[in-house]
Amino acid sequence: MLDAALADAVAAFPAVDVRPFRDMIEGMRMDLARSRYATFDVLYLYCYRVAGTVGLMTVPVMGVSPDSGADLGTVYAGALALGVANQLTNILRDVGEDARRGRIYLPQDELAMAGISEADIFAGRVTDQWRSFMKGQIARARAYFRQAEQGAAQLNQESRWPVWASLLLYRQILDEIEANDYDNFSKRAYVPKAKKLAALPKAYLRSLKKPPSSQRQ
Ligand SMILES: CC(C)=CCC/C(C)=C/CC/C(C)=C/CC/C(C)=C/COP(=O)(O)OP(=O)(O)O
Repeated sequence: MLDAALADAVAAFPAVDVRPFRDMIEGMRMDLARSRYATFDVLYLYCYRVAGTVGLMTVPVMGVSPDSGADLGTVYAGALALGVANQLTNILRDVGEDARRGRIYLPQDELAMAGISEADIFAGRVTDQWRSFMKGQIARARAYFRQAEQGAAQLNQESRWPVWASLLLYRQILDEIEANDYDNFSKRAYVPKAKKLAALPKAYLRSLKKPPSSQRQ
C-alpha cells in the first residue's frame, strides 16, 4: 500500500515512477533479512535499493536544465550513482558501529582476498591489510561520486546548488577516514564545521556553470 503523500506526489509529478519506491521497501526487507554481503554485486543491490532509489525519485522533481544536451539516461545514472556513493560512504564511516551490532556491510569475498577475518573486524584491528582494503573501498566510492558529478551538472539551475553541496559535503567523509588513518572502528569520520561551510560557496560556484556543451548530442 502506498500512502496518500506519495499518491499526491505522483499526481503532481507524473514523471515519478513508482518502481523505486517499491525497490526501496525491498531494500529495507533485505536489511532485516541479512547482516552479511557475499560480493559487491549484492552490496550494490542493497545500496541501489536503500539509496540509489532516492536519487531516481528526486530527478523528476528537481528537473533537468533546459540547457542540458545530455540524454536523460546520463542524469538518472548520475542520480543513482550519488545515492550509491552516499550509501557506500555511510557504510565505510560506520564500520565500527555496525560491527558492534553484529553487522558487516562489506563484500565478504573482498575481505577474504585481503586476508581480513570477521574476528579482525569485531576486534577493530587497524592493520596494513585493513588500510589497503579501505583504500580500495574508498576509491570505489569516489568513482561513484565522479559519475554523480556528470548528472549533477545537468540538473535545473535551482537544484544544482543543494545537490553539489550534498555531494561535496558527503564526499569529504572519505577524506576524514583517510585522515583518521583508516580507523573507522573507534573513530567516527567527522567533517569539521569550517570545512562544511567552505564547501557551500564552492558548491554555489559550480552550480552557476551551465551544463557542459561537450555532453550535447
Ligand atoms: C546527481 C543527480 C543527477 C541528482 C541528485 C540525486 C540525489 C538527491 C541523490 C542522493 C540520494 C540520497 C540522499 C541517498 C541517501 C543516502 C544515504 C547515505 C542516506 C543515509 O541514511 P541513513 O543510513 O539513515 O544515515 P545515517 O546512518 O547517517 O543515519
